[in-house]
Amino acid sequence: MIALDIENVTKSFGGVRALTGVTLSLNEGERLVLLGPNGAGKTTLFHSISGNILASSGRISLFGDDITQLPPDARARLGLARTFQITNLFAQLTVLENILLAVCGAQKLTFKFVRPLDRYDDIQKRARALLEEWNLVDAADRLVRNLSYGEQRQVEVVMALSGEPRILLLDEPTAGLSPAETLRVMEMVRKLPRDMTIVMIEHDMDVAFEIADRIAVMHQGRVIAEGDEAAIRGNQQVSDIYLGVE
Ligand SMILES: Nc1ncnc2c1ncn2[C@@H]1O[C@H](COP(=O)(O)OP(=O)(O)OP(=O)(O)O)[C@@H](O)[C@H]1O
Repeated sequence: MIALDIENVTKSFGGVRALTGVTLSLNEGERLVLLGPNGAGKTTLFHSISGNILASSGRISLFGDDITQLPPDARARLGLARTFQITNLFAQLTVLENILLAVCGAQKLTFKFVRPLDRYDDIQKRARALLEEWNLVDAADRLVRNLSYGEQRQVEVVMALSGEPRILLLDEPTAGLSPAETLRVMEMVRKLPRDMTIVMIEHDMDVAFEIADRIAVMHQGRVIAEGDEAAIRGNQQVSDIYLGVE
């Protein structure tokens, strides 16, 4: 089944053309990595898929439903979750509290703020199960602002997983991380269920080639190459604009 179908998508910001005729399609369970230099349009494409911005033209469908004009929450209900390039956590709350809020959001619960969160048994159970599954139990009571940047990225991924998404968009999950932290985040990505469709923006070629079933390279708002590691490494245009000519 086709999980995500992007057809001829264009996005302009005033006079700036950020995306031009982008066409990409992913089967369910496929892992696609988006590569490309700064300003290539990767984040704009992510925003267009998640609904944070609307495409100027073209069509995007998710598991067969046309989502081109839908707001982000409607896309989330169809099984889409994402992380952001800039960490998007509640720094003054603990890891557990952040996860609890994500689980509440995923279950569309309207909880009363006057009722302590620890009274919501199901949510507590789900949040603690997530912490256990992703080896974050020891960090449960730490304030997010006191975590390392790498740990924060891990918490973000777990929050995105709280609604059991069918498709997950990861916006540069390893950006700014140390080599050891990068390995931990990559380990998480590798552990994700194999039937979960993943689209990931990544700058590190080694990480990209290790995770991806397929790679798409963007440049100046267009997809200029698509294929497996050999196809991308052997592509002259990619070498010229992105890898540097040897
Ligand atoms: N809100 C905006 N308003 C105007 N121009 C924008 C806006 N968002 C992005 N752009 C422009 O669109 C183009 C693509 O930007 P985008 O952030 O999608 O690239 P990117 O590949 O994600 O780059 P990076 O790797 O640096 O994050 C750039 O020229 C950028 O300046």
